[in-house]
Amino acid sequence: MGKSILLINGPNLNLLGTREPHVYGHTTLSDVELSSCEVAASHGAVLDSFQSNHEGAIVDRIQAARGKVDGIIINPGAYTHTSVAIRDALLSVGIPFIELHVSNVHAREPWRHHSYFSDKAAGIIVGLGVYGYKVAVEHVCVNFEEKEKEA
Ligand SMILES: O=C(O)[C@]1(O)C=C(c2cccc(Sc3ccccc3)c2)[C@@H](O)[C@H](O)C1
Repeated sequence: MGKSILLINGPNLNLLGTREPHVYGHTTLSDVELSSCEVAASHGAVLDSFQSNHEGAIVDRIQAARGKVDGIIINPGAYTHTSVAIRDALLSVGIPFIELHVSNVHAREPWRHHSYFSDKAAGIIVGLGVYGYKVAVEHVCVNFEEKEKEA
């Protein structure tokens, strides 16, 4: 069957590539999602993408992945620094996840240096631009365990 991966992008990342290219680059989120899908497929895995500007919708999508997904790659955007709810959802479903940030949050404003996710992440990719998504997908494909899926 192959591994199943869920890629989640948080608020404002639907605008990726359209503004502040000096920080986030020119690649659009659609480009990122398509290339991530292609990288997963090259490893015999399937990747589903989800983007929302709404915290509860992200929580709902994580809950829906329980028993169906081997790994989550999440760029929580601004929710990185605020969302206990998304942290709790990730912990409640017991799916290992990679936390990803396009920018180097540790070289930006001090309030971006704290994440509600990092201490529980299987890995953290920061500051590699959108290339980080390729690295994350490759890592999940090669290193995460494939689980028995719920019907
Ligand atoms: O670097 C990231 O990927 C990050 O997760 C992404 C963020 C972010 C914030 C606002 C907008 C965007 S994407 C964007 C950037 C410029 C214009 C439009 C959208 C990302 C930040 O909130 C986080 O602190 C860092």
